[in-house]
Amino acid sequence: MSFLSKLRDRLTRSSTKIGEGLDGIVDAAPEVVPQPAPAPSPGLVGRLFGTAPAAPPEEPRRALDDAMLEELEDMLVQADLGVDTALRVTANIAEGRMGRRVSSTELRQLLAGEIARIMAPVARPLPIYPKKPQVVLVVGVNGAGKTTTIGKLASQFRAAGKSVMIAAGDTFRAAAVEQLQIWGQRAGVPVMVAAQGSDPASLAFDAMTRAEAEGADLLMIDTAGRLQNRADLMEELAKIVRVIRKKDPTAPHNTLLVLDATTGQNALNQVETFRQLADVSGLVMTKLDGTARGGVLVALADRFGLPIHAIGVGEQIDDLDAFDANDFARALVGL
Ligand SMILES: Nc1nc2c(ncn2[C@@H]2O[C@H](COP(=O)(O)OP(=O)(O)OP(=O)(O)O)[C@@H](O)[C@H]2O)c(=O)[nH]1
Repeated sequence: MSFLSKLRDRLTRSSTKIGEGLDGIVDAAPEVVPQPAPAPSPGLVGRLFGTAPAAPPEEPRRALDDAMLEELEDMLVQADLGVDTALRVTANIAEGRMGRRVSSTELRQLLAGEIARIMAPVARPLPIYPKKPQVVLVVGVNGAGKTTTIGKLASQFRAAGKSVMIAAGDTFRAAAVEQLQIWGQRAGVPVMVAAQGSDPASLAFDAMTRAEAEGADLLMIDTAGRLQNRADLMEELAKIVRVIRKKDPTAPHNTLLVLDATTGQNALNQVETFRQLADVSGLVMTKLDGTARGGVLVALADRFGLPIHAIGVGEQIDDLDAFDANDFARALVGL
């Protein structure tokens, strides 16, 4: 199954919410009466046998007015686009169209167009640099999908002919390390681990040394998502960065923040927080399959303008792919 088909299939919780919302808005119009399409003039077969096929009824329409725009705005807020983005999208849809009678399908198309416009500038694959090893630091709260994302990216880069190495920098959680080892085995990628509770910065340094010695193209470093407090987490991330810069002053070349779509608006707070902790260079959003809150990705794009490198729609290796603004926008509204 292509990623686009998967995206359409698995974004249904979000797209159903939006689609039903739009249908409800159009149907709510007092004057809406579905018009039967005019009877077609019977063709030869119809004339001979009296069975001309009936045309499908025309879609209900509603005149675009302030009340309708308000409903649209509310619906978009409910769909996790956030107030600011919902306002902007609604205003753009209204422009030059007030009073025009629109159908739910037309609204979907207009909405997809606006969403794609917001997201196109941030749809950028993970940049690959000639630098060896390119160091990718992966940050995010526990459970966001960091481990899984590293596994999926590692196996995709591996399949593309790159040599990849992983450092299991969440040394606090044995389960996270084990999970990375499983992904590493599946992807045929070495995973460097350290004793439980040992210093992740020292593991990162060792991993840099080995990646340099072996001429690896990419080194992906997992990090812990939760420490006692924010200052601890900041100190730990800063230390990892300091240490790898001893080996390469330009590293890390990417700092990926992994976000879980099911957290909805909370993802916005996570971006704020992690931008203070680390020099976040791009986002990956996971678990778009399990939630009706996929609209949050639009809010993220609109608010922060950070590149969205990839999105995840399931737990399998090929359930993560580069982010495409148009595909996402159309899938999100159910087109
Ligand atoms: N449905 C779905 N599940 C996902 C996706 N990405 C990750 N998961 C699942 O989410 C759970 C957490 O993912 P992890 O990769 O372990 O998350 P983490 O951020 O590394 O978290 P810790 O290992 O707890 O630090 C796992 O059960 C994954 O299989 C996705 O795109 N869709």
